[in-house]
Amino acid sequence: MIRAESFSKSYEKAVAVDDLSFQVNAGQVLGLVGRNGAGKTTTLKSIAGIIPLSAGRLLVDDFEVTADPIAVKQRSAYVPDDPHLFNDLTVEQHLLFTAGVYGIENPHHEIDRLLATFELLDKRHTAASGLSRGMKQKLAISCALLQQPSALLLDEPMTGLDPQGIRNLKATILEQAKCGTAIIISSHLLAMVEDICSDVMILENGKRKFFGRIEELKEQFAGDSNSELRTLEEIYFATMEMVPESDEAKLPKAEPDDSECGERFAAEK
Ligand SMILES: Nc1ncnc2c1ncn2[C@@H]1O[C@H](COP(=O)(O)OP(=O)(O)OP(=O)(O)O)[C@@H](O)[C@H]1O
Repeated sequence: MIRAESFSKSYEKAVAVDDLSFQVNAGQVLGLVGRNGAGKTTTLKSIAGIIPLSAGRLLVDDFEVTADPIAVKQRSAYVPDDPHLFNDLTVEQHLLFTAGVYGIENPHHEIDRLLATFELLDKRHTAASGLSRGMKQKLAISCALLQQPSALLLDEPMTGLDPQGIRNLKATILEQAKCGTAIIISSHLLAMVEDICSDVMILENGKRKFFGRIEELKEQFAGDSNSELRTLEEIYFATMEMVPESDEAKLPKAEPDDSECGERFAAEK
């Protein structure tokens, strides 16, 4: 279980996350979405205890991150969008090192399973410096899963993965949730969020714009005049009001033939 109670985080003078509260229960998969700079990475790093919070409380399995940082770190796994690996360690050494740090007994079977799932079996003895971008991502995710965390925090996890890797990761996330892990995935890929997340939180300027079941969000929109809005992507743009009406009025409303394209087309004819 992951819980945020009036959580805020400021960097020097800028407020990155402002009075955020939410809970992700065991087995739930929360999609964390919002514009660049909305506060998604800050939220994930704060839950994992990587950066200190400014106010409020963040808990993993009832352990509070400021009061009990080690207990929280033992129970949570954070995978950043730019994996930090040890260049000189091989794929297998990364996994064995992770198993040692987190006290995972007899990890060999699970390591083999993860290497097979993420198509890294033939890279077992390759140093991290010799892996492609996507392979590094797969290795970082494998290390996180090997920890058997209660809270799995994935920041843009599909970045760099090939189609098979994406399919395997989606299946793995759903399996992990079934086993009782509380999962948060920060992503801009709304179709993927819609596909595998049970819940969604839309952040804007560090504040919660929506938090709840994806089905609830859809019902909410289907119930009003915007009944055309069917997908999470359509609902997201409607929610975010990407072009406020006042700005829309300022946009040039050229007739097709007056437009630059129209002129060029006419000249070419
Ligand atoms: N180390 C830092 N020092 C100062 N400000 C920071 C730092 N990290 C993030 N910020 C600021 O905090 C805010 C939230 O950033 P954050 O990285 O959490 O956003 P995000 O939603 O993850 O964005 P993106 O979608 O681009 O990854 C932004 O305004 C950003 O400029």
